[in-house]
Amino acid sequence: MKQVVYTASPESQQIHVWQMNDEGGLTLLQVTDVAGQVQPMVVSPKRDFLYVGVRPNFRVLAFRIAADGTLTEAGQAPLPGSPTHISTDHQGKFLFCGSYNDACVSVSPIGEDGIPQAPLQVINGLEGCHSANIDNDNKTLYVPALKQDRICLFALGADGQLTPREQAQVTTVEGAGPRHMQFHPGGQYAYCVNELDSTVEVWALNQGGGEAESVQTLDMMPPDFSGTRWAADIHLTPDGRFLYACDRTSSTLAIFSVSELGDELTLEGFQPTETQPRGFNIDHSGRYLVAAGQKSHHIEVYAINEPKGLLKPLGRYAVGQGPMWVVIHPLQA
Ligand SMILES: O=C1O[C@H](COP(=O)(O)O)[C@@H](O)[C@H](O)[C@H]1O
Repeated sequence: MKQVVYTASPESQQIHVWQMNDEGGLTLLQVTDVAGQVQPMVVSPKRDFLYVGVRPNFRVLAFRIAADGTLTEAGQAPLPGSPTHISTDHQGKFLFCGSYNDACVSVSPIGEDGIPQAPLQVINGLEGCHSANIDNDNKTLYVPALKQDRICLFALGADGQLTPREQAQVTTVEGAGPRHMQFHPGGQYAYCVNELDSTVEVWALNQGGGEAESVQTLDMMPPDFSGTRWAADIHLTPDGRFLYACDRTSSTLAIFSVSELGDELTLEGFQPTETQPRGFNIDHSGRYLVAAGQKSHHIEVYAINEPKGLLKPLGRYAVGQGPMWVVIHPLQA
């Protein structure tokens, strides 16, 4: 499988485009200079655009993805706040943006041409809004508000309007700070990394009804750790068997195996990684993990090994300054 890795480096205002070979090796294809600090990124469901949030002039940029994975800027649209996280619904009709500093989530329509437009809805009052996560059946948007220790549940309408679900929110323990989420392929469970107490929480979902219930919370720190906990990102292998979460103070990746149903995690080990890993991702074959060091200005590729999902370092590469977001895109065969 041919794949391309995109890394966003806001301090040098660059997106690096890397070709990934079958053995997990990377070759630099392109460095795109961007007018602004590039942060969250997501590939459209049709895999023809990379959407990138920039600041201080809050906008989403749309880059057309060529057959070899290289990028050409094709359009842009305003955003209502500093983009902390962007995502789309599974049909590629709407783009969601969560803003931590501006405490809001927004919905922007995506035109037939693939270019996002101005927001059609902005929901305020979400203190520390850190991400917007659509469930597998494209019906419920889960929005963690980190500073309020809650995850808000919104129904997504056909017109893109968000309406609070009957169960409008679920809460974590005080001071947990819910941040980023992943959904099990079966759709019955989601996993949330809590930034402030560095835990991973398993949520049982009632997909049709848009409800959630906490069923397991696991510490993700090495037992001898005594510093300030500062978790960031979370990702699941495509087959749902292994889950990873990173902590920035300790610069570690915690490794979990996932039960077949998705309801139970087992901590398998820890992998020391690049300094201050704020973003990482997993390739589409589920064989490689790529982590970015916000303070090392490098990315590192790991092989995901059976039977426990432990990681083996394969190679590290210099990128731009302050890399903090990683997206992996499979090229058409
Ligand atoms: O990782 C973090 O994210 C928030 C928001 O980040 P921003 O890039 O959208 O400004 C940040 O303020 C918080 O301190 C940090 O832990």
